[in-house]
Amino acid sequence: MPKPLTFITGNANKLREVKEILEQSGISVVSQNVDLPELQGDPTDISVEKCRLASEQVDGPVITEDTSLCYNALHGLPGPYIKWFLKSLGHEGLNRILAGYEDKSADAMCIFAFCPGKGQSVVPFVGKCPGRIVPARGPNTFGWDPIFQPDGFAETFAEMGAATKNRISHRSRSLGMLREYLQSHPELFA
Ligand SMILES: O=P(O)(O)OP(=O)(O)OP(=O)(O)OC[C@H]1O[C@@H](n2cnc3c(O)ncnc32)[C@H](O)[C@@H]1O
Ligand SMILES: [Mg+2]
Repeated sequence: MPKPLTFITGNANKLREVKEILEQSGISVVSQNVDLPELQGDPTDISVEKCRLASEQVDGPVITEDTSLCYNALHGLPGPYIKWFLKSLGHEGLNRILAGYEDKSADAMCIFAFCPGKGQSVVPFVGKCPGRIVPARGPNTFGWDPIFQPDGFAETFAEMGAATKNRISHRSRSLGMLREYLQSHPELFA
């Protein structure tokens, strides 16, 4: 049996989706809530540094995750700052900041980062789901799900079932890459 991966997050919804997705492939996940500082700047740099800090606090292989919502009209912003934009502006404000732009398209982006142990290098996995920002529809359960409608679907993330979201989401794409990496490097968490 491989060791469980420790997922450092304070977000219960993220943890639920990660367990739903990874446990299908027999990878077990335990979680720990360590409040880690998050750098500012490029989303991949933020993720790698966050995971490095996490690896110093946990014994064994660790994963962290960062989610960004990148508006194309705003050249990728709010991006990694979406948590604070959502908190301050709400769903309505997140629509209103696009009022001056025709282009409502956005990428949901998730970056898992994996570190096999203290002092070892961190590997990031970038998963994207293209879509657009719409007025809120569906249950207000998880973050900005009600205002994100993925391309090719008539429903927002909040309106679609968990199974559909998990099949196409930014998070499942990033986790797919992480899973392949772990399966081809079993020695890293054996
Ligand atoms: O402890 P960590 O893992 O950092 O959890 P967090 O809640 O601080 O999360 P982030 O720093 O990645 O900030 C991302 C923001 O986007 C929200 N979010 C993340 N994934 C989402 C998803 O799949 N759908 C909707 N909202 C999401 C989340 O609730 C935050 O407000
Ligand atoms: Mg966070």
